[in-house]
Amino acid sequence: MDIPQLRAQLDQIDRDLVYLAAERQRIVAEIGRSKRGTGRPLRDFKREKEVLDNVRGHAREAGIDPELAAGLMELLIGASLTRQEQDTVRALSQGNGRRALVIGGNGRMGGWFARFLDAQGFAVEIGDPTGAPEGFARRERWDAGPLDHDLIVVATPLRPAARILAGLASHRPPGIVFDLGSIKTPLRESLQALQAAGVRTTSIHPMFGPSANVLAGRHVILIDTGNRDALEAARALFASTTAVTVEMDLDEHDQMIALVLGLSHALNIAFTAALAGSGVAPERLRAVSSTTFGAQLAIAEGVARENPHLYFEIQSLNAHNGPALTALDEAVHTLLAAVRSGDEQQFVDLMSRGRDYLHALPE
Ligand SMILES: O=C(O)C(=O)C[C@]1(C(=O)O)C=C[C@@H](O)C=C1
Repeated sequence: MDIPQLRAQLDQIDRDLVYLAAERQRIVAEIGRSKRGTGRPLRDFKREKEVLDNVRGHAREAGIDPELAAGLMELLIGASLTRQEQDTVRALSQGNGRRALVIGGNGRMGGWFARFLDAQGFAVEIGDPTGAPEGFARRERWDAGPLDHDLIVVATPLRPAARILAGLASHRPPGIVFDLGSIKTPLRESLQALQAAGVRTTSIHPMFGPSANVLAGRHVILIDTGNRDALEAARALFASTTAVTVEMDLDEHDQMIALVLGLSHALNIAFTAALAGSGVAPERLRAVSSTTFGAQLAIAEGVARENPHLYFEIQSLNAHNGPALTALDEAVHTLLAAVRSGDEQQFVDLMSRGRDYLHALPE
């Protein structure tokens, strides 16, 4: 057989694969409907493991790499979760005609939240001087009209968010109010003012970016600012998704975020800056990429694409960032000192400290 004939065979196989994937998606949607009917959670980790183990077994029988089969299945399971979650959010339609105002809804995360609420049946209005995502009603100023919505979400950068939350405290809206800020300390006073004004207030932090279309394995932090009903109402918005909600107080949030966002961003920003200063073109580096470098570069590329102003806020407005960045600075200096002085033991100790720390974590 010549190459065109072989390629024609491949074309047929690829078509079959796509149709089989579509058939799988159809069955998955049916499973999703059934789970909704019986109140079972969408995600079933045990079943996912079974599916992956099964295909690894088939791959071994068929003489192909089990990880190729497992990789394909992981993509398909991801697509299943997206499909089931989107169907469920629509079907359970939390909104039922309730109204929401998303202040800063023309921003990337604000737009994500507006669409998320819209999918749940909320009538969403955007309060944003810069515009609104297509199809949404908009007011230019957030306070240029009644504030009688069931839900008001503040999705602006942190400094305006503190001002707007304080402004909302003086308007005393009847609905539930929460922000989506990445750092909470700068919002503390305004959140307290809302609480003192009797506004049903909470504060949340979705631990994902605006490109997330499936919330499987994602976390949403909920912060109790003194009103359990408001917190539970915010939690209920995620009940039809596969996101996991985690509760903590305001201080703990910022302490954790100093490590989870602050430290990991700083490391990646420094990594990319060091590469940029190396004089070696990225294509050249990609061409000799190792496993670690490839994985690290993929993360650094994601960080480099993010909004630098938001990332500056995450670094500069969190009072807890100092110790995390100092520890990073010290670790780099220890590493440098060990390498420059040829002190192997110091280097080994540094690595061992990290390994012992990670291994002490529960599985
Ligand atoms: O078997 C199920 O319960 C499904 O919903 C299907 C499926 C899959 O794609 O195989 C998807 C999500 C679950 O977490 C487990 C498995």
